[in-house]
This record gives sequence, structure tokens and C-alpha cells, in this order.
Amino acid sequence: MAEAKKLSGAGLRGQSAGETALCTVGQSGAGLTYRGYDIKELADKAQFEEVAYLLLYGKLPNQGELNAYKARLKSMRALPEALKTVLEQIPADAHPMDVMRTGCSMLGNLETEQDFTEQHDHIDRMLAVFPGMINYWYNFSHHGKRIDVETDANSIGEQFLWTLHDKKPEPLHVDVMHASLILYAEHEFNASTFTARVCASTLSDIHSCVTAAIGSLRGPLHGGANEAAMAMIQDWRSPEEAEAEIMAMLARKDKIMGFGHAIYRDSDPRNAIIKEWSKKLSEQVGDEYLYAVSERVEAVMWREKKLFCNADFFHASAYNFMGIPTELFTPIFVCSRAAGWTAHVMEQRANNRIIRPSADYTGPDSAEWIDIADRP
Ligand SMILES: CCC(=O)SCCNC(=O)CCNC(=O)[C@H](O)C(C)(C)COP(=O)(O)OP(=O)(O)OC[C@H]1O[C@@H](n2cnc3c(N)ncnc32)[C@H](O)[C@@H]1OP(=O)(O)O
Ligand SMILES: O=C([O-])CC(=O)C(=O)O
Repeated sequence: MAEAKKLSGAGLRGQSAGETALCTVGQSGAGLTYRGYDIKELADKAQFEEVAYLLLYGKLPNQGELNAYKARLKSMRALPEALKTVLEQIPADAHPMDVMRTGCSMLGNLETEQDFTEQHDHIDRMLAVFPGMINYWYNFSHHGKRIDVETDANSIGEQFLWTLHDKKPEPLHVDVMHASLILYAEHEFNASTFTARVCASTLSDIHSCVTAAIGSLRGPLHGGANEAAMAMIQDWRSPEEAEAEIMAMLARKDKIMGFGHAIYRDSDPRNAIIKEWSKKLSEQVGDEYLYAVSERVEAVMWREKKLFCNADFFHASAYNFMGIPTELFTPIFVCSRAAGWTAHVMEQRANNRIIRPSADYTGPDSAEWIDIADRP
């Protein structure tokens, strides 16, 4: 029989690995704050660009600063020709997160950060470019179409939908994107952010930090869970079918994607917000089962396991209702979390010591050398 998995202390759980002024997770019960502002208020009242500015520049912008910031981001959307050439080489069956990783890395080859004084310019450029970059590849590889990424979209959320569908999106969908991008923007020392900080701590460049973070976010235990949740629920046509399937998965001890959290114990404060948007979209599209299926999965998981939906679960149905292909869900997370990652990189750089923990050695005490000819 396999040895029981050692959980205590594993995964650095519960250990502080540094300081941050950017975010608190689960500190006041189930709460989440960005620089002291409650996530509920931010998701209700802010635009994503206001939140990005808050994270990256340290304060909420006034109207003039927000207008200028949005105009600056809008002016930075063009894709370099060499980046388009690379994107056009990537096959249609590539995973879009791999495209994000390659695209970010290629941008770093073309527009290399020479000095940390340039960090804000490179960060703004990545935020401006990422939505058009992934959708340029998607439209080229799937529809043979070279889209114009320099759209009239007034925000990063609108730019994502506009470049995906190659047309101006409807206002409700833009509102959902604002809320979604705000919910995903920052989350303290999660795996991908910690990856970015480890990379930054070696004094590496900003594109390397973000490329590394994209690789870390891709996994289904982290950002990839929104796609995995959609893949799980997409074929279930009624709450009853969903309940039977989930019960069978639990009996097999399968992991249920979009549930549980490393820090929150009873709920993820982002869930109620995206769930509300998912409900609105469900009504708008006349959905007959996906929202009901999602709600039943939520109820069964709580009843059976006291496991709650994390931010990813209702993102699956919300994005689906907006006609976003499942494999593009996690790249949207990148378009948002790039703000949090890079704010952490700047914070790390401002007070840096190389991150290098120790390990508890579990190997043999000493091993005797055997010449290669004598080895069994
Ligand atoms: C929004 C962005 C995010 O990254 S949120 C996380 C997205 N990931 C997922 O939704 C993947 C599914 N969830 C999980 O794998 C875990 O809950 C994650 C999020 C990785 C947290 O892991 P960890 O800190 O080890 O969880 P834990 O100590 O609370 O749980 C330990 C044991 O509880 C159970 N458990 C937990 N989650 C689930 C689940 N979703 N489905 C089924 N069982 C679950 C497991 O028994 C787990 O033990 P083990 O993982 O089998 O060793
Ligand atoms: O904090 C975590 O471990 C994962 C998470 O919810 C996030 O990165 O948004």
C-alpha cells in the first residue's frame, strides 16, 4: 500500500516566505484586499485599469490619471511584425497558454528590458499587448484570419473580446470582463506569483519573470482549473446528471476542478461575485442547464466534502456564456494576473535578497563509490 502523503509543512503551507504591501488573502475571515481595498468594492465600482494602476503605481488614479493611463495602454497595442511571424508558426492544436508563454518570451527578445528603470514601460506594454497577441494567434491558426489588434476598444476587457470575435462586444460582456479581470488581478504569494518573485530575486529581466509565471499558472491545480472545470461540466445536461457524475467522481476520489483552496477555508470571496455575473449571463443567453448544473455541483460538493467553489469554477460558465472557447480561459487569467505578477516583481526588486530556501535531506547518509564496470 502506498505510504500516506505527508501534508504537514508540505508545499510551504502556512509559512511566510516574505513581505508584501499588495494584497491580503483570508486575513479577515474569508476576505481579499488589494492595497487595503476590499475586492467586493473594487469589483463593483472599479474598471480593471484602475485596479492595475493601484497595484502598479501604488494608489487609485484620479480621473485624469486613469484617462491618461488608458490612452497610454491603448497606444501600445500594436504587435511587432517579428512577433506576428512567430505566432503564425504555432500550430492550431497548441495550447494557448503555451502560445502566451512563447509570445511573452518573444516580446522579451524584441523589446528587452535593459535596465530596471524601464520596468513600468515594459509592464504597460505587456498589459496592452497580451489580449491582442493571443487572439491574433487564435484567429490566424483557427480561421486563417490576420486580425487588426489596434482596435477602438476602450479597455483591456473590451480589447480581449473585440480581438477574439473581431467585432465590438456588447456592453454587458465588457462589464463582466472588467469584474473578471479585477477578481483575477492579484492574490498574494500564490504559485505563479511566487514563481515570478523567485525569478525576480535573481535580478532577471521582467519578461523572464512573467514567462516563468505563465508556465506556473498553466497547471490545472492553479489557473488551468477554469478550463478543467468547464471540460468537466460541459456535457452534463441536467442538475440530476451532474449530481450523479460528481458522486461517482468523489467515490473514485477524483479531484473536482474549481473547488478547494490552499488558503481560504470556508469560501473564496471572488466566487459570489463571478457567480452573480454567470447568473446574469445565463439569463441573457437563455441557458437551460449550464448554470443550474454549476449550482448543483456547488451544493453537492459542500454537502459531501465541505469544499467550496474557488474563483475558477463559475468563471467557466461565465466565459462559456460569452462565447469564449474553453482553451482561452486561462490566457484571460494571464491578461489580468500580469498586473499582480509585475507589481510583485517590482516589490521584490525594491527590497531584494535572492530567494533560496533549504531542504530537509532524506537521502542516504553516505554512499560508497562503485566503478562503472562493477555496478550491478
Ligand atoms: C483561482 C486560481 C486558483 O489557483 S484557485 C485553485 C484552483 N485549483 C483547483 O480548483 C484544483 C482543485 N483543487 C485542489 O487541487 C486543491 O484544493 C488546491 C487548490 C490545489 C489546494 O490544495 P491543498 O492546499 O493541498 O488543499 P487542502 O489542504 O485544503 O486539501 C487537502 C485534501 O482535501 C481534498 N481536496 C482538496 N481539494 C479538493 C478537490 N477540489 N476535489 C477533491 N478533493 C479535494 C483532497 O483530499 C486533498 O488531499 P490530496 O490533494 O488528495 O492530497
Ligand atoms: O492563492 C492561490 O493559491 C491561488 C489563487 O486563488 C489565485 O492565485 O488566485
